[in-house]
Amino acid sequence: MTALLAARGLRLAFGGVKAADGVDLDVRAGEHLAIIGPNGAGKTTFINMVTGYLKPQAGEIAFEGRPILGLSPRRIVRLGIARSFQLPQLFTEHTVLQNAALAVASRGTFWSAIRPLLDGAHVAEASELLGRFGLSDLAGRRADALNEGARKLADIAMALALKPRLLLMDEPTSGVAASEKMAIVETLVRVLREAGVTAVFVEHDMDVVARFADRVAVWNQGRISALGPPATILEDPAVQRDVIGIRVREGADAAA
Ligand SMILES: Nc1ncnc2c1ncn2[C@@H]1O[C@H](COP(=O)(O)OP(=O)(O)OP(=O)(O)O)[C@@H](O)[C@H]1O
Repeated sequence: MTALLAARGLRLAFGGVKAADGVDLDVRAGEHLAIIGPNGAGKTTFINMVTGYLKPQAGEIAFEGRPILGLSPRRIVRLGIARSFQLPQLFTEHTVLQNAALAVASRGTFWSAIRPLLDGAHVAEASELLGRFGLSDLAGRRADALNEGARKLADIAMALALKPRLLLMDEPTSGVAASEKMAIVETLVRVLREAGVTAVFVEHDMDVVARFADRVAVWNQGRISALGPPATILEDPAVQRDVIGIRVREGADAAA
């Protein structure tokens, strides 16, 4: 079976820092793949390379069997790959519904994108999309008045408005209060599964990874050091030492 996304031999160094040092990864259609690893391991760099924000110095990336390296981020979106960022990219002075309508409109031509709020079809689609994310009650609220969990969901709803087949998410739960984290992820996973969207997400919370990932890829110094189902990977002593141990220590330091 052809992988939905196939990355081969990706290399990218910033000076002496090897952010990608020979990354090979197949993402299977329909799966939810978690990327874990210590700070600076190259996780965001991978997302940036797949989405056209960074160009590797060597390697290949194919989406549905078609090479995408060197294409612009906008072109890559049009082929069916969307992303969300660690910090949500919302227009803060606009309402949640206006943000979603803008995202729906951005699928169209330049002209439809600059007058999206006049178009009832965009608003209707945006409204339906927000409903799927449980955000209908917040549709009229300004984006800067949302709590972090709702802001993250709204940001991901905007990415989904682009109708991707693959969605890459950089730390979808970072900054979300522990008490609401699982509910946010449950909503997110339900919507993605219903839409049949393949997902790759960078995640530091191992409870989220254990519960929602089909497979886990471990990043270490620009390379994938382990890849497999969560039950295997999260029990791997090297992963516990190099990745999970670091998180536990950081938590302890923060609490001290
Ligand atoms: N545009 C850039 N210019 C210079 N160095 C960069 C750039 N982007 C990333 N790096 C460096 O490359 C390395 C990998 O960074 P990256 O952001 O991919 O790590 P990460 O695994 O996502 O880390 P974190 O978990 O902290 O987000 C880091 O040392 C980082 O400082």
